[in-house]
Amino acid sequence: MEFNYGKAILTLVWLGVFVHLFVRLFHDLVLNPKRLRAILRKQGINGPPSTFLLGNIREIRRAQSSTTGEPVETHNLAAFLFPFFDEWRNQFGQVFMFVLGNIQILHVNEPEAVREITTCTSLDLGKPTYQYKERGALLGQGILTSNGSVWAHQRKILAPELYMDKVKGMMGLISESAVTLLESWKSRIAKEGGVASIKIDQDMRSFSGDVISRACFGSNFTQGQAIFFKMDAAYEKDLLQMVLEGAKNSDLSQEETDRFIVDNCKNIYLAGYETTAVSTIWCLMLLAMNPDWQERVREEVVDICGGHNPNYDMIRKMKQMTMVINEMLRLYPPVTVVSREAFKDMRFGNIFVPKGVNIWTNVLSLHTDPEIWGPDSYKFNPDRFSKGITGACRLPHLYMPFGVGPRICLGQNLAMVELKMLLALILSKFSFTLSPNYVHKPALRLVIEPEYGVDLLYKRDCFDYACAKSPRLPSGPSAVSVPQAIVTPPFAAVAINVVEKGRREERESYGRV
Ligand code: HEM
Repeated sequence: MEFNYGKAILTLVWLGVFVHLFVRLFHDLVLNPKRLRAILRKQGINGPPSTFLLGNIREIRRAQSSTTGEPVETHNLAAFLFPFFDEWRNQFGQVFMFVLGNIQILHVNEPEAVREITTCTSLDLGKPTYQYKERGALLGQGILTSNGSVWAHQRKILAPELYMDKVKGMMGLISESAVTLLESWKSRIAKEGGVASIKIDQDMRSFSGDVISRACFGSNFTQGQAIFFKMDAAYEKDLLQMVLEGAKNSDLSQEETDRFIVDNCKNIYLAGYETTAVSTIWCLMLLAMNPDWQERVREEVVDICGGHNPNYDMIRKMKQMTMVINEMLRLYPPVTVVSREAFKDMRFGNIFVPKGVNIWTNVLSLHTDPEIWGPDSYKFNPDRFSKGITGACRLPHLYMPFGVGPRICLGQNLAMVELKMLLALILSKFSFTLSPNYVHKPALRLVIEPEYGVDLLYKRDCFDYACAKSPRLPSGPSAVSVPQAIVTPPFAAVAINVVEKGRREERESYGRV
């Protein structure tokens, strides 16, 4: 019988590949996790026992499903959405470890360590690799999930476009989008005889999507779509154009340039769309639940605006409004956990974090901890912010709805202006209460959102001077609805469609931490 060398070599190659894969898997799934846990345990950091492959996923699911049946009575969302964290914190303290699959996570809510982690500027601490792996198809290599010099380059290009000076220039667009929405509610209320029950969720999402696509990607629409090819034009640049220039000025191939542009449009849209939409939804729900605060903020708006659409100076003066928004962001922060990964061995205070460990700071429980906020920490009480954030709690650096440090939210100015503008216009035109259909059940998806939506009963009232004289808003051409397909330039439109589709799929499949 002749020896078949070809077959033997092939078998050896396959055997080599198999052994290599086996060793790699054994290292990733067994040896490395064990080593990381041993290093943490040596420092006195403990956590629940975990199982092979799943880690603590089963316990988390079990704890979550045991709380999902009942509507929530209070604003203590941490106990409802993260019951397992409460249990582990009671058992192991503010710093403990747990495992998701083979990802080793260090939960850190100890105030000094949180300060060091959130303000760490080293590029060796970044967004967890699993986020890029999970959401790569949706987000590509944009600013949200990228790290190192790629992230730094994107941040440098994008950040100045969302400074307050630029946001001031977006106010006209924001009020146009708000007025369009209010006009549609006005006709609904008229049609339904003076009071209409409106499920606000979709409307808030349309508003937020409209603002972001127009404010960030469409301010040059009037100059025509030629902006995509005329990079050196002298007119005012918008964020999309800065992304285009950023791509052009870096050493990228044509394919990489296209990817850079589309990825960053998707990232900005995703980061700003859902977060702002749910913030307006929760604000309106809280104002409907607390008619005294609805009245207080309305009085302030009417006093300051005197019947005009708010401008920047007016918005800046709205103190009661700011207090309500701060309190909403404390109790219902859209981003519940700030997560990082150590890309090399690092130290934060007394904690040594080995390379590969993920660090989670649990924003939701920091925002409601009675030790930090006092005995009424689960109550809606905007008055606590009457002397600003520093006056509201013992450790102000632990209030972080927009994150802290080098990766702090780029869009916080835009988000605050958007929220204030929309709320001010709604409050000056309508009064509203919770509909009897409303069930209070916050759910954790990409952000915290109301499981069954928010139904409000709206009544059109004329609270402002202009309204008393004329039933129309004093707003020139702004009431004209501008279809999104027209105002959104092609690159952004592609990005938005991809994000919308991905978001729908993710919302359907979500139900986990
Ligand atoms: C109420 C609304 C919003 C909330 C609560 C919010 C919250 C956050 C938080 C907590 C982070 C930091 C996450 C971390 O440290 O890991 C973040 C990052 C970011 N946000 Fe927002 N955001 C909001 C609106 C917006 C808007 C309107 C935009 C854009 C127009 C935006 C763009 C971004 C971007 C680009 C980042 C990534 C920054 C980086 O990694 O360097 N956000 N946001």
